[in-house]
Amino acid sequence: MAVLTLPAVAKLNLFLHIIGQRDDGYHRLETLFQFIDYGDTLTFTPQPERTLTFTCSQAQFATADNLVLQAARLLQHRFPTHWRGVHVHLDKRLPAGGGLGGGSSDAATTLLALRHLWQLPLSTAELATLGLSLGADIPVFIHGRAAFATGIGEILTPATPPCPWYLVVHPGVTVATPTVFKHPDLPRQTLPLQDWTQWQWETTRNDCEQLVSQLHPEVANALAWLLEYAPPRLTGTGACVFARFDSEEPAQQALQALPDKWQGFVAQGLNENPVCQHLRQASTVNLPD
Ligand SMILES: C[C@@](CO)(OP(=O)(O)O)[C@H](O)COP(=O)(O)OP(=O)(O)OC[C@H]1O[C@@H](n2ccc(N)nc2=O)[C@H](O)[C@@H]1O
Ligand SMILES: Nc1ncnc2c1ncn2[C@@H]1O[C@H](COP(=O)(O)OP(=O)(O)O)[C@@H](O)[C@H]1O
Repeated sequence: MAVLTLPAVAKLNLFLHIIGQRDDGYHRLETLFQFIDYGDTLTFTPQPERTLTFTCSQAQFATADNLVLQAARLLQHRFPTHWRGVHVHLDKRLPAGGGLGGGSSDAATTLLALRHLWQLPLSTAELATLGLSLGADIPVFIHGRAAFATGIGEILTPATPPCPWYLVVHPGVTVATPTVFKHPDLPRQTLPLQDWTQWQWETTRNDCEQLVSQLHPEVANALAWLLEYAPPRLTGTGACVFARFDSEEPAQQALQALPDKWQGFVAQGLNENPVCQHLRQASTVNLPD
């Protein structure tokens, strides 16, 4: 089999409402996921020996608990006779703990790639359920469609929001998702939307934004800076914030003015995870739906 090079793009939460909490502590959400054309890249190189190895462009991610390795091991243990030797290399561009779902996307691309390479008899729904055991955001990347999500983010209804250009700003701090969800000041009682298909930017929000801005003043500063250009919002539990633009040029102009202390990039919204298209092209076998 040939070397497989695949994207692991980021997601944005266009809005994120917390509508309650389950008995196990997980929060019940209503959120709209959209992908953006910016992210990491994974390369899968088949090996003659039956070994599973992993490297990363950033040394701090080349650890045994990386989600890429966890995803691969999950399939290795589930299919002890199917798995074959592979070396996985992660070219990391997305900031960790940024609310961009980078780790989840890396794991989802790994699950999809290894299903393809090892020709595993797993449907996409089964693969998403396996992915859910590693992280609440993984199913949306596996199903590969922009989606309105309920439950803890795993009950997905495909959506086709507009695909504007985004300026995404990373304010240089890392937000740990569990810290936000454990915080007593997090609002947890937003009313469910009556009809999510009628969602509008103005009538939705990110329920984590105020708390994360208080915990991390640089997030508040980045939101205030973006507001000069377009209405900003936090993605996920942060730390990244973003604003929408009708075309690329004004987004790039705003990026030029970004203070040096922050990182940022411009990307377009996508309603399909590009890894799915890559795998359709690479596929010589029919995979189950
Ligand atoms: C809330 C979101 C929105 O996209 O935030 P980001 O992580 O993207 O910022 C995600 O669903 C996060 O998904 P993910 O980052 O995979 O979280 P997980 O590893 O499953 O959970 C980390 C911890 O967050 C808490 N958690 C997570 C999801 C959820 N709906 N309720 C929770 O209370 C739990 O305490 C859990 O132990
Ligand atoms: N491949 C990976 N990329 C990024 N983070 C990873 C990866 N594997 C494990 N992690 C861990 O997962 C955590 C969440 O990462 P990430 O998904 O990028 O952030 P977020 O959930 O805020 O979008 C990080 O703290 C990091 O230590």
